[in-house]
Amino acid sequence: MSELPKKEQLYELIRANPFISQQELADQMGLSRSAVAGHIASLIRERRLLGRAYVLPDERPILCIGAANLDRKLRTLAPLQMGTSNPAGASETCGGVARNIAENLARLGAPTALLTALGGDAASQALQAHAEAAGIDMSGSLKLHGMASGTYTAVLDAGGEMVLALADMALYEQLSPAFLASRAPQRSAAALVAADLNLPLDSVALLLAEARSGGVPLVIVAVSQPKMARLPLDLRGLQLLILNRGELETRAGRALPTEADVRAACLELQSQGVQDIIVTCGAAGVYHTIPGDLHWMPAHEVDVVDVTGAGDAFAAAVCWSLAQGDADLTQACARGLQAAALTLQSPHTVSPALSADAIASAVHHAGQE
Ligand SMILES: Nc1ncnc2c1ncn2[C@@H]1O[C@H](COP(=O)(O)OP(=O)(O)O)[C@@H](O)[C@H]1O
Ligand SMILES: O=c1[nH]cc([C@@H]2O[C@H](COP(=O)(O)O)[C@@H](O)[C@H]2O)c(=O)[nH]1
Repeated sequence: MSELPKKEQLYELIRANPFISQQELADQMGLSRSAVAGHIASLIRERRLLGRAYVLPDERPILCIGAANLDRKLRTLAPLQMGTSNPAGASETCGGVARNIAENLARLGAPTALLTALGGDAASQALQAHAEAAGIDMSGSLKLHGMASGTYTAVLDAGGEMVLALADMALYEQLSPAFLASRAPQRSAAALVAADLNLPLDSVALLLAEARSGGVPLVIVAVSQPKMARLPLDLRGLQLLILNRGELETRAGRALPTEADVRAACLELQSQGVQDIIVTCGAAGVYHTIPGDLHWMPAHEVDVVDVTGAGDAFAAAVCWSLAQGDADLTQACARGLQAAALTLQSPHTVSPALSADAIASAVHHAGQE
């Protein structure tokens, strides 16, 4: 009689984390390991479980950890006037840095998983359905039924320039070290972890500590200048930090107007433990570190339709390149610049034109500049 609820609880735990061990299930449910084994055998007989989630090395996913937001854009129809009601056009899309990266990776054909927090509202359901339709494994994500999804609301003026944006992302405080610990098996099965700085500081510190002790390679992608406060001081263990110039200035605590200033700031960060850094500089291009120095790569010249998501497409293509075992950062940035250019020419946050073939056509001029 009492067996059914326990079995269902166990099933939900396995659905949330297909990599969970029998011992972890036993500990979390207060059952003996043999009782857990019995329930699992019964679920397998019922074909509700098809086997354990072991994966072969070449199928290891890239795991993105961070935000999946509902993005709202409001664009005024005439020059913006403060302190009054402005006629505007509104649009809504799926966003969030980690989610955007995951969708780009899925379009590139990489096995991709996303660890995020979703609420119980219609927006959360839409975010989950959209991600699953793109082929992103959402099974490890946290469901918080009483909460609303994260939202990002940007006000653009009539020319399309962002006037201000508001980030309501309290939900991601729940992506705590304890939550990440509960997803340790899924994380350790990944080819690469790409985490955004929507995560709480302690959670970022946990990912760094694990990467430091020989875990999965870790890439951190910055989100905004205020959220640079979530990047720990100790960066040992971090393979790559991707951030824009303004975010680097926030970390350095000073303006960085010249290349020499950017180089000095990158060397400081490397002395704090990060192996490599990519500094994106908008329409101009990107710097990436090489031993003791920086390498500059200009951005593609394109007719910009919408800048949203260009930085995330860049980061995704870089992670994709690294996860294929190609450690060449110049090559990774060439792929990133190509992905960003495709995104800029699309009104969508993630360009439908993105594919592995579209990136493969990116030529890299390493050593010729
Ligand atoms: N106006 C633009 N023209 C050409 N490329 C751009 C433009 N804006 C962004 N990019 C591309 O997108 C990348 C990321 O943009 P950037 O503004 O530096 O970061 P973020 O959007 O993450 O703040 C750049 O490195 C560049 O390749
Ligand atoms: O604090 C945050 N602000 C903004 C984002 C996300 O960043 C993307 C916009 O980035 P950009 O305009 O820089 O491309 C949006 O999808 C938005 O949801 C985020 O994850 N966290």
